[in-house]
Amino acid sequence: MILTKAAITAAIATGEISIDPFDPGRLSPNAYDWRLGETLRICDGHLDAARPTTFTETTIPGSGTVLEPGVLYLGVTYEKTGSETYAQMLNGDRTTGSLGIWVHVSAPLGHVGHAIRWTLEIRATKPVRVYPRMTFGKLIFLATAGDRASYQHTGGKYAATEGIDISRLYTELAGDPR
Ligand SMILES: O=c1ccn([C@H]2C[C@H](O)[C@@H](COP(=O)(O)OP(=O)(O)OP(=O)(O)O)O2)c(=O)[nH]1
Repeated sequence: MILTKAAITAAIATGEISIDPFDPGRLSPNAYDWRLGETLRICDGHLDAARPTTFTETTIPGSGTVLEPGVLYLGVTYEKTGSETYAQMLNGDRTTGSLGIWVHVSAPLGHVGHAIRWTLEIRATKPVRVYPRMTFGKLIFLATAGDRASYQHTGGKYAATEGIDISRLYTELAGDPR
């Protein structure tokens, strides 16, 4: 079940949902309009699931940065969001989609009990200039069914990280003979 604007507002008031910074003007009927943060990691080398990803980190200036096709960018949400009660789904929106931007690569789920600035895996269809703190997509909150477990307490790979993080699969594959 998706939370409406009224339900998100009520959950913010009780502390069941945190969005920091929170701007009520960014609420739409069923979502919160989140923003792109200022830091980008440019991953333009070869990727290997068993090794840490190499990258160069840059700050997006006020005049913007052009995203190029064929490059994987790891970005971050401007807002830190979390809930011990609701699951979250982060996606792009009609506007970023129309600019040919993918805001993540098939990873929309935010677990109950994970309060974070989200890592974004950004790709561009065509060269496109993006700006820090521009609206980048929609975040929805979902009521859960069944017993809840907090990601923070269940040993998730990313429980100890906040903000941009590279794939941590290499930590699981480290002792794996190949
Ligand atoms: O694009 C994304 C997707 C998820 N997350 C955060 C929210 C989520 O709570 C956590 C873990 O996501 P997921 O379960 O998809 O990651 P995993 O690779 O399966 O790791 P784990 O084994 O810890 O579940 O990472 C992001 O920051 N960016």
